[in-house]
Amino acid sequence: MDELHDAAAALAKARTVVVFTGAGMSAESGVPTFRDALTGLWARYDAQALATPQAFADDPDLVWGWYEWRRSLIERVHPNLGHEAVAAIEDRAPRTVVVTQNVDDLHERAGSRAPIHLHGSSFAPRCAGCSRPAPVTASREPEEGRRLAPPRCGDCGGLIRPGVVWFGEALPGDALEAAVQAATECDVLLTIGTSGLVHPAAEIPVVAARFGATVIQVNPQPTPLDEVAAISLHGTAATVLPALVA
Ligand SMILES: CC(C)NC(=O)[C@H](Cc1c[nH]c2ccccc12)NC(=O)[C@H](CCCC/N=C(/NCCC(=O)O)S[C@H]1O[C@H](COP(=O)(O)OP(=O)(O)OC[C@H]2O[C@@H](n3cnc4c(N)ncnc43)[C@H](O)[C@@H]2O)[C@@H](O)[C@H]1O)NC(=O)OCc1ccccc1
Ligand SMILES: [Zn+2]
Repeated sequence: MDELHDAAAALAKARTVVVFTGAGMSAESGVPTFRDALTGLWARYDAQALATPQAFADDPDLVWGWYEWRRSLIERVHPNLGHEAVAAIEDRAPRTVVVTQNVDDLHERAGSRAPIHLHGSSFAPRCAGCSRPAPVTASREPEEGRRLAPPRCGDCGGLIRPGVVWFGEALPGDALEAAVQAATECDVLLTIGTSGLVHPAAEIPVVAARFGATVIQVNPQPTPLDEVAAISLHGTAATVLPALVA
């Protein structure tokens, strides 16, 4: 497949690389994606009923229980060969910035230095009232779909919420700014395992292309990002990425 060869050549000579990842990056580790037909979280749960401030206001135990179930799942799985290849790219290219939409910590566990989490993390709970960071307690491994009362804030008594960005909430300004900055400066942007449907994150590869970067997509399926990808490698993260850095 000469596309793989062309992609490897572009990556090898790049000075600044952005690696932009979505749920597909962690799929082969056993973390469900969102939109995949049967296995995707949104195929089994209603995003509006679980990943919005209104959902948490209406039923905090349902939402907290769901995020604690997802956190316990993440704690039980491991980074895959794709995550390890991303960490290898960081060691090779003079400057690499990892930008992820994922709330898991698999990039960090694979050795990535400081991935930018555009949509927050499952390991950064805070008070919904005063925003004071809350301690990350050992997960009580709730069964799937079970309600769990959120802990209370030690300062104001408010409910503790997951440290993720819900639909309708603004992304962390510093993270978004750093991601856009890196996209305007990179030679190569790798977009891996994202459907490119959630905004403003999905604009990052578009910005990179607009500033002249070579966009390389890794995804078994076509996505709207096909438009800006110079090379689309139709395979999985854990199979294509090791071949790309071999
Ligand atoms: C759904 C979409 C239409 N809606 C949005 O984008 C909304 C609204 C919106 C804003 N601007 C717009 C412009 C146009 C249209 C809509 C909007 N955006 C927002 O609400 C954002 C916030 C969005 C963030 C939401 N939070 C998440 N996550 C954290 C929580 C949680 O995780 O529970 S989004 C969540 O879903 C997204 C899922 O997308 P993907 O990661 O791409 O995953 P998906 O399952 O879709 O696809 C997986 C892909 O992988 C591939 N794949 C599968 N297996 C593999 C494999 N093995 N290897 C490789 N690839 C693989 C598949 O083929 C597939 O293509 C991720 O971003 C993930 O983080 N906030 C905001 O706009 O605030 C305003 C504002 C501004 C200022 C002040 C106040 C308010
Ligand atoms: Zn508080």
